[in-house]
Amino acid sequence: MYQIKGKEKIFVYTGPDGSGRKTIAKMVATAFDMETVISYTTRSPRHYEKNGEDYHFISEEVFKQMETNQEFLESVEIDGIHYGIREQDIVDAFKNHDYVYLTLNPEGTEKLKKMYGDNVVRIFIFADRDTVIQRQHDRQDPDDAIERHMTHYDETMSYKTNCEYAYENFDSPQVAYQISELIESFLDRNLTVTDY
Ligand SMILES: Nc1nc2c(ncn2[C@@H]2O[C@H](COP(=O)(O)OP(=O)(O)O)[C@@H](O)[C@H]2O)c(=O)[nH]1
Ligand SMILES: Nc1ncnc2c1ncn2[C@@H]1O[C@H](COP(=O)(O)OP(=O)(O)O)[C@@H](O)[C@H]1O
Repeated sequence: MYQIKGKEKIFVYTGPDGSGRKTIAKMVATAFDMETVISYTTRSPRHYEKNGEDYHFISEEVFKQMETNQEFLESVEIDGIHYGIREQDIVDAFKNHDYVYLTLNPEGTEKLKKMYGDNVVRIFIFADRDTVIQRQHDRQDPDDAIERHMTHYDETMSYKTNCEYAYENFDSPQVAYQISELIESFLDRNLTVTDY
């Protein structure tokens, strides 16, 4: 397991599918020297997704092989689809950045929290049921995927109170601004710790 160093932080965006986690995460990251790590998945890409940009799309066989080689820092199976974060990608991201961000489901978020404690900051992004359904339609998710996602809505929402921070995503620039202020506060804390 990667040994996280003092000021390194993993910001994990979690919450219901379609709530706007990736949108917000990208908006926030433009203002900071922070990088994301793309997951590997066994599902097929949607027409709006690109290999290496949204996910690394791989076969079941390759995923299994990577699991056998213990390449994943964290991996989950959701509705028969495998997702995982490759440990070496995290190592590489931390070579040039102190802050890395991920978008994970609550199960994966919890695993990372248990591994890295205070170095993992959980940011829960949410919206009401009708809004997340509408946004998934807007994103052109297939109906069966939307249905599948919504079966996890209530359980996912129950993870909100476990997270360090939670934001309802109604006005995305406003939420991105609030999270940027939050990340600023972590940068300030680092300065006070190291600048003496
Ligand atoms: N734990 C974990 N969750 C992931 C990983 N990659 C993606 N996810 C989450 O898995 C869920 C489903 O992924 P998504 O591609 O959005 O939708 P789906 O494949 O259509 O169900 C979302 O909540 C993602 O944030 C990963 O590597 N680990
Ligand atoms: N505040 C918002 N208002 C309206 N649409 C939004 C807002 N935030 C995100 N979206 C849109 O909703 C869809 C889902 O957002 P996305 O970031 O892909 O969600 P998640 O990563 O949580 O599954 C996308 O089409 C995105 O452009």
